[in-house]
Amino acid sequence: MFVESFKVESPNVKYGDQEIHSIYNYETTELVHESRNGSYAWIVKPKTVVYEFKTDTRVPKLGVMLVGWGGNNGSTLTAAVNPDEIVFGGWDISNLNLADSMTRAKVLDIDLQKQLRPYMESMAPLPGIYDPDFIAANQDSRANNVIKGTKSEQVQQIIKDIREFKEQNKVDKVVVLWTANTERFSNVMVGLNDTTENLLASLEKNEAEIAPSTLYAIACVMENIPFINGSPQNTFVPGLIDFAIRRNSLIGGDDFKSGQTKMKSVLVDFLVGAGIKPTSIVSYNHLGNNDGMNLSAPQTFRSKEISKSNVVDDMVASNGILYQPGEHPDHVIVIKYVPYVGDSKRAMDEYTSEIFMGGKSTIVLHNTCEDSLLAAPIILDLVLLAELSTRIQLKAEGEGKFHSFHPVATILSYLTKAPLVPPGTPVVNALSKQRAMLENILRACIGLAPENNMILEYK
Ligand SMILES: NC(=O)c1ccc[n+]([C@@H]2O[C@H](COP(=O)([O-])OP(=O)(O)OC[C@H]3O[C@@H](n4cnc5c(N)ncnc54)[C@H](O)[C@@H]3O)[C@@H](O)[C@H]2O)c1
Ligand SMILES: O=P([O-])([O-])O[C@@H]1[C@@H](O)[C@H](O)[C@@H](O)[C@H](O)[C@@H]1O
Repeated sequence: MFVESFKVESPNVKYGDQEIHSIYNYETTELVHESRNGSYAWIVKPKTVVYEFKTDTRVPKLGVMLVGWGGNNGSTLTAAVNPDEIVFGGWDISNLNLADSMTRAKVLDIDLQKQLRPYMESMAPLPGIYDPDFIAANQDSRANNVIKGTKSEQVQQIIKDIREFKEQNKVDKVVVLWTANTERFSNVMVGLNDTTENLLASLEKNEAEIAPSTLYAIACVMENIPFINGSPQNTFVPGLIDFAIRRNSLIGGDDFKSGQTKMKSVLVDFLVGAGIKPTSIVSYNHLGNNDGMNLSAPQTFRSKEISKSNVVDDMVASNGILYQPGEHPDHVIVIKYVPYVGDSKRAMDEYTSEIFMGGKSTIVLHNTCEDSLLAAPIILDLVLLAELSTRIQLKAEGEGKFHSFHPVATILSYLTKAPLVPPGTPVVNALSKQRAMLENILRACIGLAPENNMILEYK
């Protein structure tokens, strides 16, 4: 069904030529622990904060530069999107053009590939930053398209690439997204990458422990270009986060939430919310694409294991009746590389829970979650949402002037396994809460109350 465009008629919403201005009553709840009549009690106080939002309605011609452009996700997304609306570009350590990359990926129907080939064979990824210490050794054979030089020179090359891409394609804005291989975690050390100054000094000293993904991110923050991390590694070391905040440059991630984990963030939310106590969660999957081959190395698998494991933390912590402080279900992640199945990831899960009167419930799932066909649309959503969020300014009552959202873009969390949040901010993984957050922020931008699903009219 085609949804007509609509306008909100409200004294709190004004439509200008280039922006929508809304006044929004943010109804929230304040929780205070106070002494009352000699004993402490939790006092719950409803609170209203008046916000103003200004959304620039000028949609830019958008350039999307993918790191890992020639991969399964990058080539599938490029094949799927009309190049007139978004201009794709990017880097890959493999020099295959996008048509050959699509063929290598074996994701799309062969007849469709034949039709798309003329549009894609002229697309060639720029040389990428390659460091074999950060990805599996089995990736070395495809690394024939790499930027030489020191890490600082590599960062400068990325900046040059971004500027040239923007100029050559006459795009108004660029967003960079990492869909390259999962790296091992970088060691976070005081003096190395814990602050902006130390990270930039380490860059100049060509410190080995700065990962390629962090180098791309440094280049983007220097250029004030949004950088999104679609993989689980800790690209955003503390020094990089500090740098992005100082430069007010959008960073977001980590790790696309596409299949097995997305299902988990729904199922565990339902179970815990229903008073059913998951006590054992075993998540196995096998896949046969290059990502799976890269993840067959212990150090890169560990990055993925972390992002896939932490997804239940907020839901478990939300129910102090079911779980004692610090109590947690057994949670095991297994990923195996099975070349024959290619991009068609086969996920198998077993959820064992304690139920009423000492009973046990066991849920078993088999989920063929096609890796790239599920991830590619998420990449598009991440890019479009990140770009839109940079066109939104907000101001709470008492604040002197409008400002952007916090540069650590938690607004993207609905689309990521391990949401990157500003220091001290709670992490929300429950999919329904993440989606409601996103929907209600967009409603606030046009002065509409949150969707509360009460439908009192019919009650
Ligand atoms: N459903 C999904 O596919 C899914 C879900 C979540 C996360 N991810 C993550 O997305 C990433 C990409 O997945 P994929 O299936 O497209 O993998 P892929 O191996 O097909 O593609 C990765 C591409 O990145 C290139 N590359 C590696 N290191 C690079 C570097 N430093 N600079 C430039 N290019 C580099 C490789 O040559 C390859 O072409 C992986 O990290 C994966 O874990 C995928
Ligand atoms: O998103 P999800 O299905 O939970 O997790 C997936 C992993 O289990 C899979 O092995 C990997 O190849 C994908 O990159 C993806 O991260």
